[in-house]
Amino acid sequence: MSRSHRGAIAVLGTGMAGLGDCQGRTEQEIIAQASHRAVAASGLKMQDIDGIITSSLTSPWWVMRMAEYLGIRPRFSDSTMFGGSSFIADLKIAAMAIEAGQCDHVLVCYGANPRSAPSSTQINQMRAALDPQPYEHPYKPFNPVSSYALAAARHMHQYGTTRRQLAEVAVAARKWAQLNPDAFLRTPLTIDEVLGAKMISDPLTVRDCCLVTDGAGAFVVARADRARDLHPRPIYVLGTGHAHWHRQISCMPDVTVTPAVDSGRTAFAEAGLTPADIDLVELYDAFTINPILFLEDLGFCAKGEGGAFIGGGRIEPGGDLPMNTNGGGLSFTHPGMYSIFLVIEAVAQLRREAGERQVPKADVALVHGNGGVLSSQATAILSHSL
Ligand SMILES: CC(=O)SCCNC(=O)CCNC(=O)[C@H](O)C(C)(C)COP(=O)(O)OP(=O)(O)OC[C@H]1O[C@@H](n2cnc3c(N)ncnc32)[C@H](O)[C@@H]1OP(=O)(O)O
Repeated sequence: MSRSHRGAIAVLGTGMAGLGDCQGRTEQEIIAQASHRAVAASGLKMQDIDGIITSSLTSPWWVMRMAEYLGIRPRFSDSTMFGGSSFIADLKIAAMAIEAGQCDHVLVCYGANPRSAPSSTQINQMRAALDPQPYEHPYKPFNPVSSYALAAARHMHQYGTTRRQLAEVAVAARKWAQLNPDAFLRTPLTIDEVLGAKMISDPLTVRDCCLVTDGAGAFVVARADRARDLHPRPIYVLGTGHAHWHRQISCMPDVTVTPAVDSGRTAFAEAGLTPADIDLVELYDAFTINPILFLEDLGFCAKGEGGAFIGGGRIEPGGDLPMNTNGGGLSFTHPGMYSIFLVIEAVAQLRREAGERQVPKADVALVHGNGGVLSSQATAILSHSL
């Protein structure tokens, strides 16, 4: 029987920096800026940080570099790499470390500058740095896009999902982005524009794919029972779950069913909640097929019904299930790995600090991160109340 961490930790301050194009600044600099903002917003000083969790697509030494750069001597550090889901999976790691008495204040931070880095092809360098994928490499796929395109094509074949339904995810994200002054792309977007955009990997056009931008994010977590002494509105972590079943898409048992089935079940069980209790969702939208798969696998609708479920404006501003309320990886920002921004946006919504895009009922939020090629899935349920 595993020990529950329900409500054990709370998110205090959050910070972002270098969103979009951070020309002239390194990734280390923008991560440090986001971290200083998060620590200050937590009512702490950088020297109070005794735990750090971070990882990078470009350097295995990242946690040591960042701790050195921030001038801290952590008692607890972790840099486990789960790809894009890492910073939601990190909530469980932080809860375990804090509950075990290893540290009191954990800084989780990430950033990258693939857009403005001197080498404009940093994203391709990231691709090249990925571990070898022996069953796929000989066919020279354009990964990760091609892997997600395979999942989308299979979902369309098996369940009748349409390209218009995929496009609805991108259009909804853009409607949210139009309400977010920090979003990278804010011009209006139509279904036809998504369908008519440059094809990248059939059936995904460039508008079905997340952005390649700069950006950094950070948040601080602490023991829930001390959180109110530090921050007037701590956001409690009610449940977390993490699962991975495969690394490369050719080893995924069924490309329409993701390990979110397991991560979601674990997170909901720990929180003692069901999808009906969730007011808003922040789901890692690396590609438009992702949220459709995740809504199904997390239990918001039946397998195969995700395309219809997101229709009728349900996930848009004013809809029943607000989704990716900052504009998501499709329109807000996406510096290589994205899940840190899912947590930051959920916290803003739960604190009613989301400005024009604030959703009316924001008591319980679900955040869901995705890493690799639907490989690593991490779910967390957050609330302003225990
Ligand atoms: C868990 C996760 O987060 S997975 C997601 C990780 N993030 C990503 O995969 C980013 C996804 N988005 C992208 O890669 C980009 O936005 C793209 C490729 C979809 C479009 O980018 P654009 O800048 O509009 O297109 P552009 O035509 O300039 O291509 C950019 C690069 O991709 C290459 N490329 C684009 N399409 C293809 C293709 N179909 N096949 C092979 N290479 C391609 C181009 O050759 C170019 O390479 P270069 O930088 O070495 O010259």
